[in-house]
Amino acid sequence: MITLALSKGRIFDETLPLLAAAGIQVLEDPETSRKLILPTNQPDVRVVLVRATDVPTYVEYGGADLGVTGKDTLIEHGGQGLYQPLDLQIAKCRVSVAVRSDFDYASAVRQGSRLKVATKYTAIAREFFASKGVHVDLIKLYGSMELAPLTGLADAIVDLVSTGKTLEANNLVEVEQIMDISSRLVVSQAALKLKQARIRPILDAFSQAISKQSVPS
Ligand SMILES: Nc1ncnc2c1ncn2[C@@H]1O[C@H](COP(=O)(O)OP(=O)(O)OP(=O)(O)O)[C@@H](O)[C@H]1O
Ligand SMILES: O=P(O)(O)OC[C@H]1O[C@H](OP(=O)(O)OP(=O)(O)O)[C@H](O)[C@@H]1O
Repeated sequence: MITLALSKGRIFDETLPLLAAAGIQVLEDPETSRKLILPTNQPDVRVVLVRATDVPTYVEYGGADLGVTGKDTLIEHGGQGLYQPLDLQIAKCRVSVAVRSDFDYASAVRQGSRLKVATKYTAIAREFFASKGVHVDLIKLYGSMELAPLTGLADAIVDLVSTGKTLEANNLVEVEQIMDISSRLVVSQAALKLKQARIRPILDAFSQAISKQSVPS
């Protein structure tokens, strides 16, 4: 049996066409089913639904053989025990620093002020501010990061930005782009050794589907 870990929402939705290219169709819709293990049209392939941040952990410890996870999540996890063969070019966004529109970030940095930064992405934020030589107090949050500067919890946030609409709706402005993000296919190193014959064709089909998508028509 091959087990693929996906999270509900954009990762699931955007992985479906790649699975289709590998001849795999998921037989139930996670938005209507309460099941966490979804069968596919391939009797030896199943999908397990986990929190986005748990995908690397499932694959690392053998709860799944493969998984699809954002580069952001992968960096925070550390990536140990995981082979990352493919950038799937899906769920594209960026990790950025944002502040209230009335906060003068540039001069705070120039003056060497200590910044309070709220984020779910503490590893990425720590590394980024350390590389700039900016002293920060990191405040770990698990969601609704945009609220932190509005309530005085933090001076800045490090969060994902795509269209910028969430920042705009909350009167925040993007002041630094830290890195571009897309999702990766991760494979457990153990599964790659033990189930090579079944996993390799799936990797090849994904890889072909991605290269077709990126060729301009
Ligand atoms: N607005 C967005 N546009 C494009 N990609 C995004 C966007 N937001 C998140 N992503 C990518 O999709 C991944 C999954 O995001 P999703 O919102 O489904 O889970 P989450 O709510 O961040 O995770 P968790 O449920 O574990 O807290 C992120 O890790 C990121 O790589
Ligand atoms: O720049 P934008 O296009 O507005 O996208 C950015 C938002 O997208 C993500 O949230 P999402 O909508 O996935 O909600 P959730 O992660 O809080 O569930 C992310 O946490 C940002 O808040």
